[in-house]
This record gives sequence, structure tokens and C-alpha cells, in this order.
Amino acid sequence: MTPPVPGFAEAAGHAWRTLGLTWSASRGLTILIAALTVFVALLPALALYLSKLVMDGVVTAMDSASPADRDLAQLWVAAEAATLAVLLAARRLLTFYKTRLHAELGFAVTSLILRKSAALSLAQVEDAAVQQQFLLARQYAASRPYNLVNRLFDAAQQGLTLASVAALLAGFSPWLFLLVVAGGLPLFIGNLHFAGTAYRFYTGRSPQMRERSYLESLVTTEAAARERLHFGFGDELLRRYGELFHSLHADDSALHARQAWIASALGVLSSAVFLGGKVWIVWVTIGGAISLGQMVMLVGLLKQGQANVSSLMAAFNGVVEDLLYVANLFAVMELPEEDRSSGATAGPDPEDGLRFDKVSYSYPGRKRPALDAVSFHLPHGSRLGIVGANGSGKTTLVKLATGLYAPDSGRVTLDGLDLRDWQRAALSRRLGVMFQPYMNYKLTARDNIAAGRGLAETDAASLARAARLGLAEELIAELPSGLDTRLSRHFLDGHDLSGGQWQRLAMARAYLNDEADILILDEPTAAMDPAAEAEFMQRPLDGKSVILISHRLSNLRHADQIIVLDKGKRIEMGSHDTLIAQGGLYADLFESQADPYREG
Ligand SMILES: Nc1ncnc2c1ncn2[C@@H]1O[C@H](COP(=O)(O)OP(=O)(O)OP(=O)(O)O)[C@@H](O)[C@H]1O
Repeated sequence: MTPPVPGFAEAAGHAWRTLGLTWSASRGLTILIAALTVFVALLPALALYLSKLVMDGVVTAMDSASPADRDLAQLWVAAEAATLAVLLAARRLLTFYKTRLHAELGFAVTSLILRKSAALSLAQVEDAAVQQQFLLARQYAASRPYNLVNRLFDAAQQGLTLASVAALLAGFSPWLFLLVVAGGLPLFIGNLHFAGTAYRFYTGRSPQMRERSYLESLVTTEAAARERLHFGFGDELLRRYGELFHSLHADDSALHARQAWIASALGVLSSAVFLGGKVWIVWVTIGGAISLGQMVMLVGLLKQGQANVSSLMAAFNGVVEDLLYVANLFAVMELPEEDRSSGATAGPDPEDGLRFDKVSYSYPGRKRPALDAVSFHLPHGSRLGIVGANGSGKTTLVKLATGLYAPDSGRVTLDGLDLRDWQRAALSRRLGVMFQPYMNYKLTARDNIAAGRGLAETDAASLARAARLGLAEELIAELPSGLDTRLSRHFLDGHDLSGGQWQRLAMARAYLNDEADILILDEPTAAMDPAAEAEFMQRPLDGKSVILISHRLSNLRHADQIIVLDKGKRIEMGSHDTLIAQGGLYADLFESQADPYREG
């Protein structure tokens, strides 16, 4: 998907907004750069005027042989030299401040993107189009907004210099100024055409770029190394990577070649126009219509004007191209955010617990709903088991039960209030969750548990309690620096964990919040050893309610209710004994799992 190209008014709005971003990133630097830009812009015309005075002064001194005229000519030389020296110093200073602005603006824009990303809903994060917008915005966060601002300053500088050149040229002949502008037009139009083409070209191939970085990661990351080495598909990955690179490179080369040919032809045309102007100036000087000093100044002005026009055009073309990328950045900023910072912290019926009322949810682009009119009630202090084949909707149910997705139809309520109306932080306090898949944070063991309370500073007693309930006490005690051990081999003194150990930390994270009265656990013991699993399953509820998803049906035997999902629908519901007595899918699955043990 190629992001749309903005119209003029919208583009001007984006340019203004980018300048606003720059202003808020650093007012001091913006003012300094603006002041220096004006200063640097006006000096070239002054230098050229001084060069005219030098030349005319020399001719006068040669004619009069007077020491006063000689001194005056030398004074003009010194003034011209001083002007050029100041111009050089001011340009350096400008570059220095611009480098600092680049860093500050890059940081400000990246922070905005990260803040936005953190505020999106799960459904938005999972949307491929949103992902692509973010990828593009992040990729160009440090370069494009700065380039745009830099080019706007550049354009202002070139425009001012051109205006001062025009003022001097107009004193002699307005036609010369028109010649300067006309000479720059062909290159301008050519580049303008290519700005849009290049943007569509580079953004249109984002999917291939993502594919390329994914292939790179398969060859370089530790996670993929075991299978890659064992199954031996490293060479095939490299072949695919090479093929992709060459096809992208071939497209690049074709675009650059076309740009180079057209730019050269237009460049020759521009030079021919300027050369015509120069021939005319020389001609009228020989005819005695202007002085030698005026000739030197006019040729200089023509050259300066030519350089200004092409720089102005280049800056303008660059602005147009940058605006296309910046438009994407602002489109990302405009993505709707759901504000869950306000909302209720309690429901009207504190005894009601969690309810699904005919809840349906479909993933975008999927015909069949992942959950189809599912209802159940989880009263306080009860256990609900959920069973179903792969893809039957269990994990989707967890995302709905935690308010991460909103149902397409139906309602999910906690204590009688729709989850949409709960404050996110209050929901997070009430629900202890272990997701599938859970995250293995390559941070410290402490952070892995404290993430369960938003990574807030957590007291030792709470951490110890969570570690005990997550069956992670022993493993933490064995870590070289206990809770402060960095859990990654990629850091000095880092330490990696086994699959089951990571799962224990995820469990501790889910249990950290002791206010949580509802635990939602998606395959919480899948990676644990049988002893740990048995210990966990026999644990008393202590007044909490639990939703437990497990493929091992023996774990669900003691649940008050069990729901059997099939292709998103609730096809059976009841206690273990009821479902066995019904002789439906649950009974078949239970028998098939129990049989091998019986035979043994
Ligand atoms: N992000 C997604 N985008 C589109 N479809 C999805 C997404 N996640 C899941 N699905 C689809 O929704 C359906 C239900 O998936 P879900 O993950 O809820 O199943 P599950 O019962 O948890 O499966 P498993 O036992 O394999 O974990 C499946 O058909 C799956 O392909």
C-alpha cells in the first residue's frame, strides 16, 4: 500500500506543523539558525558589489595614478576579503547548529512515534497497514522531518540571496534576472516529477523491504539458529535474500539511470541559457555600454543567480519529497487512540464477576468469526475451564476478557459494567493474566515480575510472594545476582533460562498483583514439569476466580464449569461429570487422553 500524496494546502499544513515540531524541540536553536540563515543569505550580493568597487577602483587608480585612489581600491579589496571570511565563518556556524538541531529533532520525532505506538489498541497494533505506516515513520523519523526543515531554511536562504542578486541585476537589466529564472526551470520541473516517482517507488516496495529484514533476522538471530543449523536452510535463506536484493537493486538502478539521463539533458539546457546571457554581457562591455567593474559584477551575479536558482529548485524539490514522508508521519500521529486513562474503577454490581453475553469477534479480513455468540458467567470464587482444538478461539476469548479487543457484538462485563467503560489501570488491577504466548523480557528477573504492576517500584515482600505463587522462588535463589540478574546472554553477566523457568516467571508476573480477584491463565503450565504442574493445579483459590485454558483435560477436572469451543462457538458447557455423562466432544477428548494411562 502506497501512502497517499497530499494536496498543496495539506502539504503546506504539514510544513508548518514540522516547523512547529522544530520550535518545540529547541527554540534556541531554531532562532539561532533562522538569524544565521538571513545573515548568510545577504552576504554574497554584498561581496559581489564589493568586487565591482574593487575592479572600478583599480581602473580609476590606473588612470589617475593617485595614491588616494590606490588606497581606496585596496580598502575595497580588504572589505571584500573580510566579507568572504565572515561568510565562511557564518556558514560553518550554521552547519554546526544544524547538526545539533538534527539530533534534537530526531529524538523529538522518535519519542512522538514511540508514545503514539504505546497508545494504540491491540487491534491497531495487529493491523498490517498500521504496521507499515509505523515502519515507514520510524525508518525516516530522524531524517525526513529534519531534511524538510533544513531545506525550508535553505530555500529561505537561497530566496533571500536571489532577491538581493535580483535587486542588483534589475538596476542593469530586468531581462538578465528573467534569464536566471528561466535557466533554472527545466531542472526544477524534471526533479519535481522525480520526487513523486521516487516516493511511490520506495514506499510501494515496503513489503519487500520487510521481507528482506525478516530473512536477515532468520540468519542472524539466536532464536532461529537451532532450527536453521539443524535443518540446514541457511544457504536457501541466503539465496532468497540475494534474489530479493538483486531484484530491488535492479529496480533502483533503473530509476537512478532514468533520473541521471534526464537530469543531464536538462542541465545542458540550463547551462546553454546562462551562457547566452554571459555572451551578451561581454558583447555590451566591448561596445562600451558598461564598465569593466560592472561586467565583473554582472557575470558574478549571473553565476550566483544560477547557483541560487538551482539550489532553490533543489531545496523546493527536496521539500516536496520530504513532505510526502512527513505526511505519513502526521497520518500516524492522527491514528485514533482509545483513552482508557479515565473510566470507572468499580462496577454497579460488585458481586457479579465476569460475564460474556453473546460475544462475537471477527479478525479483519476473516470470513468466519473467531468467537461466535459466546456466553458464560464467572461468579466470584469459581473456576472456569476452557477447552477446544487449535484455532477454536481460546486465546481470542482471553483478549476479549481482558478488554484488549472490543466485541463486534455482545458485551463483556465486570461487576455489571462493560469492560469498555472500565479504566485500563483498574482492569489491570482486577485481572491477573498469563498470556499465550507470554513474553520473556531480556531485562532483570525483578523487571520480569514487576512488569505485572507496570514495572513500578515493587517492595521485596510482594516480589517474594509473587515468586512463591509462580513457583519461581528456587530458580531466583539460584540466579547469580538473584532478582537483579540480567536475563539474557547478550549482556555481560547475563544469564538465560529454560522454557519452563521462563514460564514460572510469567506466572509470578500474573500473580504479582495481589488485588487481582480474577486470574486468566492461558496454558499456564504447558512448559512446566509434572511436579510443578501438579502443585499449581492443586492450589486453593483463596477466594479468587480463575479462567483456565488447557489442552490437558485432567487439569480442568475440578473446574466448576467447563466450556468446549469449536470453530468459535460454545458447543458444550457444564461440569466435568455432566460433560462426561453427555458423551459429547469433551467426553471423547477426555477418553482419548486418559486411555494411554489406563493401558499403561
Ligand atoms: N491476529 C489474528 N489475525 C487474524 N486471524 C487470527 C489472529 N489471531 C488468531 N486468528 C484466527 O482466529 C482463530 C482463533 O484463534 P485463537 O488464537 O483464538 O485460537 P486458539 O483456540 O487459542 O488456538 P491454539 O489452541 O492453537 O492456541 C483462528 O482461526 C486463527 O487463525
